[in-house]
Amino acid sequence: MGNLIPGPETVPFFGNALIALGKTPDDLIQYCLVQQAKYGSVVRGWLGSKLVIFLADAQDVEVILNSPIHIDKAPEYNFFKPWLGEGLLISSGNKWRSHRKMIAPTFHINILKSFIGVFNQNSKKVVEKLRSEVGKTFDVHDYMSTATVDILLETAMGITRKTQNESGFDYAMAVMKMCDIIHQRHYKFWLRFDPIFKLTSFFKEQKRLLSIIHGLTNKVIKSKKETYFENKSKGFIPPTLDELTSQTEISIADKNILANQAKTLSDTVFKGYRDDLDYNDEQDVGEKKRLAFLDLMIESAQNGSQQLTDNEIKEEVDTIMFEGHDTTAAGSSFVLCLLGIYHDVQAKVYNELYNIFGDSDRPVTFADTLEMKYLERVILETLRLYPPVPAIARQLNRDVKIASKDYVLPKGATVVIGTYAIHRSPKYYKDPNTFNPDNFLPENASCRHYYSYVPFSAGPRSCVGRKYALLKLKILLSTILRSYKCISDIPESKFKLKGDIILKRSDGFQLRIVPRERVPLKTV
Ligand code: HEM
Repeated sequence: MGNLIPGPETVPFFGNALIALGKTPDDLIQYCLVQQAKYGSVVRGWLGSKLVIFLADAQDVEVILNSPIHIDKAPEYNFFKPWLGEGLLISSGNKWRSHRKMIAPTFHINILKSFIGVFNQNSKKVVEKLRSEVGKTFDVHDYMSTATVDILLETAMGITRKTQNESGFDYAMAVMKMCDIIHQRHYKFWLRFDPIFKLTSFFKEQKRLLSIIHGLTNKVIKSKKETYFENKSKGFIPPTLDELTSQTEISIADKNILANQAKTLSDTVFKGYRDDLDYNDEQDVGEKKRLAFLDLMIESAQNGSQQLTDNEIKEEVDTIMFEGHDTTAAGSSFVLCLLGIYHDVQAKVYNELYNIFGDSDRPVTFADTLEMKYLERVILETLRLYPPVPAIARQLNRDVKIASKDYVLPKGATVVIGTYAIHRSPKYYKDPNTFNPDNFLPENASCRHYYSYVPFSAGPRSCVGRKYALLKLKILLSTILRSYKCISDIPESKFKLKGDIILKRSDGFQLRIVPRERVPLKTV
């Protein structure tokens, strides 16, 4: 069945596996795109006897992602196990289902509103830190990854800044290097075998990196548990959402915006995903007690019906820390670099911000984020051209007939959803390689197939952090752009993309900034 699907020529025993020899991850991305152009939106490859099928048609992507059946991750995700264990990203079956049901509501829109104060404070901190870079060329990703780690620690993990005694920088760097090792294991077939991998220097390096990564997450859980037991001994009950929101600087106006009124452009773009995030939001708070992520994990371990083990908490903390920071660090860095190239787009973003804030330095409210319509289009367009997760993979547990062509994908195959390729397909986007935020004008977005835009995946296993990410990105980016003008001397055509687990630039995210004069700008 696999051989009925078109794909590059194979050699005996190895299939197409030898293609990886001597190629860097950057070469491989290019190679895959060329094969996709040559063979179409359904392409097969053989890694020895293992069949891998690449999909880049929205109709086929919907068949896989929207199904409650094809939700198991491909065996390639097992390389994450020493790091993430059986956390939400990797787990399957009942474990995945019950943990998803528990974790997704911890990103309810009303919980997110309670994070706005922290998003603001950390964004201001970035603006302060960036002051030392004025006039120089520097890698903005370093700042974005430290900020996104700090923000996660303070929001989802509920670790106050006083308790955070070191920067997230070492953690973020270790994550980046870990992803590189895992990615090399994906395409260098000899590294797939544990006995061979363990003989290489990669294994030793992996051990060192995991001690940094797990060092931070263990510390986070320990500190949170200590607080929990200390509070419990004093008879302190974890705060309800109402208490949580009243402790933070959430404005009355923000409090009064109900979940179902808080519709943004993205909510329309992602409406067709049919995932649980909108459903959760529509179950409005009332008197219901809602807890942020780690509070809920610890509370459930002590009192919940599920009795989470310490190891399960650790797996989920490692998963959220990874998924929640590296993706948004890459996304925000791409936005700033693109705005540094397209000055007219940057001017439009700034004018929108000027209309909302004037020349004031006040923090962003939730209501303000609903007004940032152009910035939102810029973010969505950036995630189209540079999706932080450029591909995702599922394991087929039964044969699947796809929609675009007359092929049956056989049980046992790995299906790779080529997000990067779909997002740049001329079938869905006019001038697909051109940065054009108007691709997300409601009238343009509404004519496209929902699954032609899947930066957060879609369906039952979509990203639980989608709304968190978009809200955080708006606050972080708007705060930076109100203070600095961004300039990038490297045009998009010279970006060297690194086809890693998380899409980055191997040439770094080089940027220059100049302090902004807070006056409206002329646009074309
Ligand atoms: C721009 C930012 C982000 C992007 C582009 C993104 C993208 C994705 C994608 C494509 C997946 C599916 C991965 C797969 O199937 O292999 C995913 C899953 C996931 N994401 Fe995100 N993500 C972002 C931010 C976040 C944030 C901020 C969090 C948490 C705070 C988060 C937590 C998760 C989790 C836990 C999963 C696994 C969900 C499951 O399998 O049920 N992500 N994300």
